[in-house]
Amino acid sequence: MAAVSDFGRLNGADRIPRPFLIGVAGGTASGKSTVCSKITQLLGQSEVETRQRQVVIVSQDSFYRELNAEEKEMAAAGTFNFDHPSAFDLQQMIQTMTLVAEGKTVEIPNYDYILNARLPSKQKVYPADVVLFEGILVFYFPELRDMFHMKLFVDTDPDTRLSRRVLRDTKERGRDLDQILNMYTSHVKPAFEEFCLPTKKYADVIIPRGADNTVAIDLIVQHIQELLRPSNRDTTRRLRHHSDSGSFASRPH
Ligand SMILES: Nc1ncnc2c1ncn2[C@@H]1O[C@H](COP(=O)(O)OP(=O)(O)O)[C@@H](O)[C@H]1O
Ligand SMILES: O=c1ccn([C@@H]2O[C@H](COP(=O)(O)O)[C@@H](O)[C@H]2O)c(=O)[nH]1
Repeated sequence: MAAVSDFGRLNGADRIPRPFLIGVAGGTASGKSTVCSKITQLLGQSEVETRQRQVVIVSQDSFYRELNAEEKEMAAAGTFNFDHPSAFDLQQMIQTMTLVAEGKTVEIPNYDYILNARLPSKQKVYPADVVLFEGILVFYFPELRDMFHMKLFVDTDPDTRLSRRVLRDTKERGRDLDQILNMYTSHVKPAFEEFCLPTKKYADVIIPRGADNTVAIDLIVQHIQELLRPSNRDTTRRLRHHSDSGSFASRPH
């Protein structure tokens, strides 16, 4: 596993004014959140107090839009399509991520999968050096996709994903087996094939087997550490500038 190296020195005046944005896409239960947590942990950030974190994770699920009464009934019955791009509040997602990219503090909704709705409480995301934005459709919307300096696609076998989704959704998301399987065959799988899988081509790095792939995760962590090392700051700024103008894609080398 990668050593933490001098990543921890990035703070105060040394902090990069605009964060390095990493998009993490992949099918449901592919391990996107787990991969992000591992990256954060390897960068020595899991024990750091929220406000001081140099690496933060934002979930696209926070931007599921509010549903109308009819849609709420469908969601409760397990027939609403949460895997279609129209299930997200694109405008809010872009506005918020634009502010994050500018290094601003933002408030994002807390989403509840049991209520299929946002909670009244919000979570604050403080400026950080690295922001990981994970979700099934983070590469689908061009305005969002173009914001990322690095794009990762977590590629896990569909049978493994379905079995993990069954276990997770029965335990954590208040669903029964019938509903999970019906939702999967009617919406989740077709939408994955139509909207998520075709975005794999935009990835700079594809991570087969998700969080089990310690070699890939280790290489990604080393790449981030290298880009953010104080001695490489000028190069990183230049790369980010080119990336902003669309001429640079961060690839492992
Ligand atoms: N490598 C793994 N081995 C076993 N279980 C895993 C692994 N990666 C993820 N999981 C489990 O699978 C479920 C989905 O993982 P998660 O990271 O939340 O996926 P995603 O964010 O892509 O939906 C979670 O319950 C998680 O603990
Ligand atoms: O209220 C909801 C909202 C979404 N879902 C499902 O969640 C996944 C996306 O989250 P992952 O963590 O990437 O699995 C998506 O496939 C939706 O079907 C839900 O079940 N309920």
